[in-house]
Amino acid sequence: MTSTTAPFGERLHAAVSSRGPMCVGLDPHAPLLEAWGLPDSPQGLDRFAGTFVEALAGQVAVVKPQSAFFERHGSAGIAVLERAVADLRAAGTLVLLDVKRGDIGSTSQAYADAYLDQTSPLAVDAVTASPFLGTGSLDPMVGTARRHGAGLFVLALTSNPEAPQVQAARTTEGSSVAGAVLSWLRGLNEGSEHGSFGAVVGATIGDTEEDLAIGGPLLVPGVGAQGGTPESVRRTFAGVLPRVLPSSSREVLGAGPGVAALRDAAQRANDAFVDLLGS
Ligand SMILES: O=C(O)c1cc(=O)[nH]c(=O)n1[C@@H]1O[C@H](COP(=O)(O)O)[C@@H](O)[C@H]1O
Repeated sequence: MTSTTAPFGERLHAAVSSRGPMCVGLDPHAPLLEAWGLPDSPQGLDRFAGTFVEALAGQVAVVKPQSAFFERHGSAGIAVLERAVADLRAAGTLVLLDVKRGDIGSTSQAYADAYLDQTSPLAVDAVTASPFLGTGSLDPMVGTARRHGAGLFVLALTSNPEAPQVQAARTTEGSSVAGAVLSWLRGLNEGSEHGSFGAVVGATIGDTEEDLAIGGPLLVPGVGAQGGTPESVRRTFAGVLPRVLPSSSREVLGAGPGVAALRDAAQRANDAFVDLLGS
């Protein structure tokens, strides 16, 4: 089935233009459930997700549920995720599901069917994907995303300290692994003003010699709990700031469980980046 929805990159651009760039992560860690006075169970998870939806649906441009925190509760956790995704999307907030999928082509197609085909029960606007089986292994996800107006965010320069071991390694063509991923994305976005194929580049990576101008969005996690700040983002992403989607989970979620406090924390985080990206 082919969608008549506008391409993800255009929908993202419109959402960020009206609500600001902040992507708020929905990461219901066990310690956060406890801090919110909730049990570490599907019931606790359901209340956590319900509060998140009440506070942020229709308020921020993009949210990023981390699938692992739902998967650890089994099928009941996935049911909570499905409901939260549907409620957030119904309110006009884009959902980027953090699943970091990637496999041989035939299995990549099944992941694409699960998340990017808009007839799927777990359809979202975009997913995170891992390119380490080779960028071409993600082609089925690219094709399905194009047909359904969905997007991909592919790991390039991640925020964790172990990342350079693989991402800074040299390919047989001489570029770094990260550089090869970025240049593949640039090719996918060619011809679109607001490409739908993004890269994941951490807020904590410091200076980089890689060319971050890929013609598509840059998901920038690591803001807050991992030490990334508006200032570090300004330095690392100079020249591509309008493409940046800063992402923060624990720092914002720590303001809960009050709905108003959670909404305020997201708004404050967003405001810091609206100023930065607008300057
Ligand atoms: O793909 C991601 O979102 C991601 C990539 C990366 O390089 N670093 C990173 O922290 N993430 C995710 O971003 C979120 C960060 O959460 P906080 O550190 O609590 O803001 C987690 O869900 C991570 O899985």
